Amino acid sequence: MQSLADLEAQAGAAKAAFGAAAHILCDNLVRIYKTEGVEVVALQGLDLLIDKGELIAIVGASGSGKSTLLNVLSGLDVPTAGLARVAGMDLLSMTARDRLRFRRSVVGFIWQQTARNLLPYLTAQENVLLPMRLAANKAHRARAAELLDLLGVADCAGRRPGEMSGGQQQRVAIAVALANSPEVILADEPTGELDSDTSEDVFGALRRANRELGVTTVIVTHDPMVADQVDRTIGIRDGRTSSETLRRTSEDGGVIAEEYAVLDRAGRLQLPRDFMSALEMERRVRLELERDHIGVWPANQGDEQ
Ligand SMILES: Nc1ncnc2c1ncn2[C@@H]1O[C@H](COP(=O)(O)OP(=O)(O)OP(=O)(O)O)[C@@H](O)[C@H]1O
Repeated sequence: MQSLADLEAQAGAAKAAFGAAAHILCDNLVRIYKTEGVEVVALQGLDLLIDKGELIAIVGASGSGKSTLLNVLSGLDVPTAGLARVAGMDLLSMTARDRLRFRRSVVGFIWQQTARNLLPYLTAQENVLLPMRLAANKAHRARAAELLDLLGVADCAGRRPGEMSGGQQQRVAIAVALANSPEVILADEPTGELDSDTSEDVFGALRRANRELGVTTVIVTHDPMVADQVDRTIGIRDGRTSSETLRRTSEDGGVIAEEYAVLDRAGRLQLPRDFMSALEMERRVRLELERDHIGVWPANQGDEQ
C-alpha cells in the first residue's frame, strides 16, 4: 500500500509534468472584466498546451474569448487567475521590466487592421528595421531584406504602406513581427480585412515563417480556409477550449482531419451544442461505461425534476 507521502509525491510530480515541456501553457486560466459593476468572465478556466514550432489556429464564435486569450499571451493583459507561461516566462508574475523585454523580443504580434501594424510614413524596410532599434547597421539591413524576401514582398522594400495592397502590408507586418527573432508569433485575425486570394498569400507567408524559422505560430481566425491548413485547430467556446481538430497526412497522401472534444484534467468536456439539441439534452445526462467507450444518454423523463 502507498503511504500518504508517496501519494503526495505522485500528485506533485503529475502537477509539475503538466505542460512542463510546452512552449505555451495555460492552466486553468481565468480573465474577468469588471465594467460598471458588471463582471464578464471572458476566460473561464482555459487549458492550452502548444509545442515549440507548432502552427495552430484558434477558432470560435464572436465573444468566445479568442482576443482575450491572445492579449494575455502577448503580455498586453494580465489574467485574473490561473497559470500562463510562454517560452518559459510566467505571465502572471512578470515584473514591468520583464514584460517589456517579453513584448520586445519574445513575442511578435500581427493585428487584423493592416493600418495598425505599420507606420504609414516609413517604407517597408524602415518599418522592419524599427523594432531592431539601433541605427540601421549593415547586418540589420541584410536581415530586413532577408525577411521581406522570405515573405515574398522584397519588391515592396522601398514602398510606404499606402503604396502596397492589404495583403502586402500584412506580409510586411509579419516581417516586422519577426524582426527581433521572437520565439512566438501571435496573429489576431490577420486576414480579416482581406479577400480570399490575398488571405491565402498572407497565410502562406505565415506558414513559411513557421517552417523556415521554426517560430511557434498562433493564429486567431474566423477564416475556415486558414483552419484547413494548420496541423491543429483549437476551438474555444465560452472561454474554454472545447474541441481540437488534428490534421495528418494519410499513407496515400490524402489529408485526414479528425475532430476531438477536449477533456480537461478535472474530467470535464463540452458536448457540441448541435449534439445536445438533437437529443434534447439539458442539465443531466446518463453515462454508461462500456468496454471501449462511454455512452451518454438524455436523462429519462422520470429522471427530470
Ligand atoms: N475590455 C473589456 N471589458 C469588458 N468586457 C470585455 C472586454 N474585452 C472583452 N470583453 C468581453 O469578454 C468576452 C470575450 O471577448 P473576446 O474579445 O475575447 O472574444 P472574441 O472571441 O475575440 O470575439 P471576436 O471574435 O468578436 O473578436 C466577451 O463577452 C466580451 O464582451
